[in-house]
Amino acid sequence: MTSSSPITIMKMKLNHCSPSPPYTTAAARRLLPPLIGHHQIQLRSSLGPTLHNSPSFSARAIIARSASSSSSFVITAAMASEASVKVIDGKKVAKDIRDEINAEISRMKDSIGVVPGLAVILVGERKDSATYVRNKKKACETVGIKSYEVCLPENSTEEEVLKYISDFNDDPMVHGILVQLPLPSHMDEQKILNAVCIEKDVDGFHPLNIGRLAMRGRETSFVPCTPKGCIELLHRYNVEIKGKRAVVIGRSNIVGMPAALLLQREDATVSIVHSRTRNPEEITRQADIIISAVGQPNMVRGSWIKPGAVIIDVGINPVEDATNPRGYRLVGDVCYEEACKVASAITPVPGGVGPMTIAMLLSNTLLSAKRIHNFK
Ligand SMILES: NC(=O)C1=CN([C@@H]2O[C@H](COP(=O)(O)OP(=O)(O)OC[C@H]3O[C@@H](n4cnc5c(N)ncnc54)[C@H](OP(=O)(O)O)[C@@H]3O)[C@@H](O)[C@H]2O)C=CC1
Ligand SMILES: Nc1nc(=O)c2c([nH]1)NC[C@@H]1CN(c3ccc(C(=O)N[C@@H](CCC(=O)O)C(=O)O)cc3)C=[N+]21
Repeated sequence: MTSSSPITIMKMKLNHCSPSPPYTTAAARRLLPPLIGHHQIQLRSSLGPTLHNSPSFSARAIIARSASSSSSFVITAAMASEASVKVIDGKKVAKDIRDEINAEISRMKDSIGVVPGLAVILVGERKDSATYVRNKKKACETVGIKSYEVCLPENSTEEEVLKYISDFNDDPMVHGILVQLPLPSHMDEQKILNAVCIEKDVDGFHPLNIGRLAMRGRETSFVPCTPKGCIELLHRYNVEIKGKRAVVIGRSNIVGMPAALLLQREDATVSIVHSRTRNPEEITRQADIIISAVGQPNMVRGSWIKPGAVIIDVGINPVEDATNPRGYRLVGDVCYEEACKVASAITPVPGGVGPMTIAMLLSNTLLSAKRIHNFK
């Protein structure tokens, strides 16, 4: 988790990524109409042999050359087009999920009279954290989850936070507890996250819940919301994960590491790129699926992407923008303009993974209430 606020990390003035490598535009110009229907994404480059052998596809196949290697990938024309890139609409999917949750909550309320409750603990005055908490509260209201909020000053003690957690652990109206991160630096994050009882750990940050995720044959308890949202997007857009090469950039406890575990559970072959990785570009270029959770604006350039890859951009990076009333705008870790010319599908920032994180939090809270009350 980055510890600085969006305002303080606005060092870079980036209006767009710098010019893309020539191979992308050249390939993109000679394009045929899209082959991919709504919510239907095929990973392109891995389709090579199939496309060669298939008469219906061969006429539409073109060869695109990777930027820095001489190996060529067979891709469909549609797949190399900026116009044909599928924008994975996290905002829309999150809305659909909220509607589903809303219906389930009404069913539960009508049948056993239980309303799920989510407690959120916010310590300190970070603007971005306050915004996230406000958004979570709003989202709870839209689906019928009762939210309980505690806002503590920056100089609160660990004991005060632990006392609130303990009270929420014992409160039968509360089914989920979330401690907004990052916590002030004088607090022991591990100690605080460990205090949330695992039955109410809707963030999925308790070591026991992470442990279950990591072990084969174990059922998961609560899956961390952001990685769960990434996988849900891949599922809802029919992206095949099994047998594919995936690269996760970033290995944080809350995003990168659990995202890699989840992809592996889905039978992808997973590589993890982090700040000490040599040749991140080369490794990333092998991936059919890229999940990037780094916190570096526009780090992943077009040349890092295998033609046809599917990109899930978790990064949320504020960059200075005088034309925006807020003075800044949000961009991802992936250079969107370049990526659109190479990838088959991509999540935008904003409007991609962010809304899904909140939807998954609501989903985990409903799941918790159902488990606690044994409601099927
Ligand atoms: N959309 C959403 O819902 C959410 C978005 N986010 C966003 O996702 C991003 C990542 O968040 P989070 O995981 O909490 O961040 P962290 O700072 O905890 O982790 C960043 C990870 O990126 C790696 N990294 C840093 N620099 C590089 C580099 N140059 N090359 C390769 N890897 C690098 C780090 O490596 P190392 O381990 O070696 O230090 C680390 O593993 C942020 O932009 C954050 O705002 C976060 C949560 C939810
Ligand atoms: N205990 C804990 N759990 C978290 O899940 C958690 C956390 N702490 N600390 C901070 C990060 C970050 N995070 C986001 C959630 C939603 C958006 C989101 O909805 N973003 C909008 C944009 C919002 C805007 O415009 O400001 C979007 O991407 O479309 C972003 C980031 C959850 N986190």
